[in-house]
Amino acid sequence: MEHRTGTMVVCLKHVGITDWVREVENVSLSISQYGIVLDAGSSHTAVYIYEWPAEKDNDTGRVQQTHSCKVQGAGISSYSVFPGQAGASLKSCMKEAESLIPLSRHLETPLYLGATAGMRLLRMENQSLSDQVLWSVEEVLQSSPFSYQGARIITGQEEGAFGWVTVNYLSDRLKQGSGTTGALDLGGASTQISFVANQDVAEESAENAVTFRLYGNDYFLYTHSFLCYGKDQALKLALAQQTQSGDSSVLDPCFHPGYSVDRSYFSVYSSPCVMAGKPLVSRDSFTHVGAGNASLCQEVVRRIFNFSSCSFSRCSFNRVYQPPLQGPFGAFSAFYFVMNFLNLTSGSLESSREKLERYCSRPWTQIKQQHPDVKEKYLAEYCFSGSYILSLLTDGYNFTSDTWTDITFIKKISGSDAGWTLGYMLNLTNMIPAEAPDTPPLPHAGYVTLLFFISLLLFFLLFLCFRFLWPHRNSQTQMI
Ligand SMILES: O=P(O)(O)OP(=O)(O)OP(=O)(O)OC[C@H]1O[C@@H](n2cnc3c(O)ncnc32)[C@H](O)[C@@H]1O
Ligand SMILES: [Ca+2]
Repeated sequence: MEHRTGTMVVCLKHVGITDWVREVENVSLSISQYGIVLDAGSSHTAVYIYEWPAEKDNDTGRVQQTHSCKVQGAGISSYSVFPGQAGASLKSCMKEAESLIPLSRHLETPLYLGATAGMRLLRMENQSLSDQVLWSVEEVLQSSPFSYQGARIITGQEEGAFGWVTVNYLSDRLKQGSGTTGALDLGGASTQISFVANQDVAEESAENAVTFRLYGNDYFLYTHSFLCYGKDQALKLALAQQTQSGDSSVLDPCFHPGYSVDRSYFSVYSSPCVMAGKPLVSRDSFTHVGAGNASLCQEVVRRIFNFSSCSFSRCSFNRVYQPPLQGPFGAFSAFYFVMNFLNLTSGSLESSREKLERYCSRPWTQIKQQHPDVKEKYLAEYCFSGSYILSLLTDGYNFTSDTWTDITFIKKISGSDAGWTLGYMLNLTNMIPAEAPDTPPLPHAGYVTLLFFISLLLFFLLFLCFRFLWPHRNSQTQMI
């Protein structure tokens, strides 16, 4: 981010020719451009700053995430009670962005906010509240010095497709036109699967088809976003299944033995994802007791998916079309957080099941003692989350023991977070051209060097002219 300093160095230093050429190069490269995207997720909001060299914004892999800021507190959809306060929650991360991006670049830095499944659910429940939350964040973002481009609830299709663009852009696969990687994103309230499939997708289920033309290559993408199948909503679905009898306590195999917490029925049944009504009992809460059994947990989890019918040639679950999987896949967000914590990012499907079985059966007190620094909510839920991930990937998406190793659990690629935000910005700023850019015969540095030597040659020619004309005039004077 040090722009002007490059120029100063050129002026003050006594440099050799190659050093000089390098400095000129550095100056032109150090003029960066910036973009900001706010990911307003169901569980939290994150602000991402991207940076790229001003002159080379069309090159694959040139845009990089240089900073991220986690907004304090829960996601913007949680402000439905006081919608006006949603915007204020963003202020400190926005101030941080102001201090990190050079002042001279503020006005031309595009700023976007995209909200995902939490806001989709709030809009389903109460459109007016979701509008008020968006207005509140809009007000704060509009008053920032950046070039505000809008705050909106993005569609599940965009979330899936731009996650795919991000992963393939960062791994440099788009420009090379080589094989691509599928993208698996697990959030708090929804989950996305996207991969290149053949063109039949559009014929069989148009709503799952996205086409991109990037760098001269056509990509036919299958994408689907399952609202309510992020890990927080999936837990509510699983708890609703287990509390239907209305008993005062529930013995849950997805939580550790010794775990016991009172929960309100409201916390489970108030979600628009939970269709079943609260059991007809007078009590308001139940005791959630852990039993620690991963294979039984998988059975509980399996029941939140509907495999009963499929009107297409093949389905994943809930009557959603899914063509045959085509790997490899990058799995990020909660897929990574959970599998990384459980040490399940490598190894076979069978070994992952065995490890999870052992982990879930361990007493809750022992788990807490061993991980005093981990947030208790996350810690309590890793057994459920791991079981849910295994079930979603195998029962849901149809990964098998053979295809399990096609999945790589990732957080970042070359320093940038995997997620939909980078792909979203690249698309809105038209940074990935549809056609492959003409490759210049010389690289940028080549032109600078050429220019330098042409100037040198001109200077030399001028010098020669002077040299030969001057004595000639002198001799004429002498003759007179
Ligand atoms: O995409 P949506 O569904 O809107 O949700 P989100 O964007 O807020 O979701 P994230 O990927 O940020 O997080 C996914 C879930 O993982 C949880 N989570 C975040 N960090 C975690 C960690 O270190 N360990 C376990 N869970 C974590 C988080 O609370 C969510 O429930
Ligand atoms: Ca997300």
